[in-house]
Amino acid sequence: MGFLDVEDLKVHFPIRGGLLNRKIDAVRAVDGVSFSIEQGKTYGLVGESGSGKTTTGRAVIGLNNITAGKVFFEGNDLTDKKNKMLDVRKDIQMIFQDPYSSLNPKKRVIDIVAEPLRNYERLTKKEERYKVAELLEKVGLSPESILKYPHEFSGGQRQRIGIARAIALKPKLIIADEPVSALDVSVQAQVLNFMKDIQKELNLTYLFISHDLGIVKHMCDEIGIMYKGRYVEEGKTGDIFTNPQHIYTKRLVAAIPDIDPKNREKQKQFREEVQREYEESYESYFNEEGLAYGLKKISDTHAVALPEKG
Ligand SMILES: Nc1ncnc2c1ncn2[C@@H]1O[C@H](COP(=O)(O)OP(=O)(O)OP(=O)(O)O)[C@@H](O)[C@H]1O
Repeated sequence: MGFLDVEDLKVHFPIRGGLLNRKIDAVRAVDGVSFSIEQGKTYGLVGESGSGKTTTGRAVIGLNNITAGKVFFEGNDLTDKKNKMLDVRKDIQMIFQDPYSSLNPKKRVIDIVAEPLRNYERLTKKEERYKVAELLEKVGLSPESILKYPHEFSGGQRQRIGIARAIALKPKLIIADEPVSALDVSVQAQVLNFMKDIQKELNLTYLFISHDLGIVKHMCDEIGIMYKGRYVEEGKTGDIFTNPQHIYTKRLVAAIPDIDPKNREKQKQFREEVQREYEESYESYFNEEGLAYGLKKISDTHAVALPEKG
């Protein structure tokens, strides 16, 4: 059993209708997703908007009800109601996409960062102030910031406040949902590198959600690629980028712009080849509903959704 094991996770949202507002169908936001993360590593969930990444992350931390499947954290089954009392919420924290809306604008930084501490630790006012100042220093903000409000900070600084709040309880796992996509490109690298630094320092494990393959390449050890609630491919980051197997992954990889002008012609050719393959062999990758087939292992570290031969 690993550090975090997600087994055949399904999260379906009911669609209601008719006179009695009964369930008439369901959005299969996550439809049979499995992955494992080793402690201290970064695992990326990638896919276009609506593929089910956020729903997966929220289900792991208990913010979405699970329709089926299991989530084990350090061997504890988080989906077992008897385990509701386990103090794992303390060990798993989330960083949200938008630092502008995820921090309460009416609260001072001290109240934002101290919120998790107030829920779990009984500190005196003095101890709390000291702890928050220490956390702010850790994320590169001046301890004098504690009395300021979120609007007094830039986007990158606000995300650092969100990170200070997330690490306040010394969590083991952080679910980072598009942590830099609301930030200017110039600030994105700073925040990402900072996340890598504190990962080493605090031995954090990340479940890193992003639609940006370039960022995922920079951050993640392994990645899972989602399409319409299912995995199309999973593997070590290097393998996925050098040897993508599924046509959806190939299209994502082909779409990453190459900044080196020397590679532009090569990349254009690759893009055309991928597009041809997509048009010619769509049905070997997707079923009649346009959903990916089940994942099959092609090596110990790489699995892809292709139909079984024959
Ligand atoms: N509470 C909900 N009720 C109904 N449908 C939902 C709910 N939350 C998400 N969905 C649907 O589930 C699907 C997956 O959404 P999700 O937000 O997980 O995707 P995503 O890959 O994270 O995309 P994005 O990057 O846009 O957030 C979408 O079709 C979405 O509309």
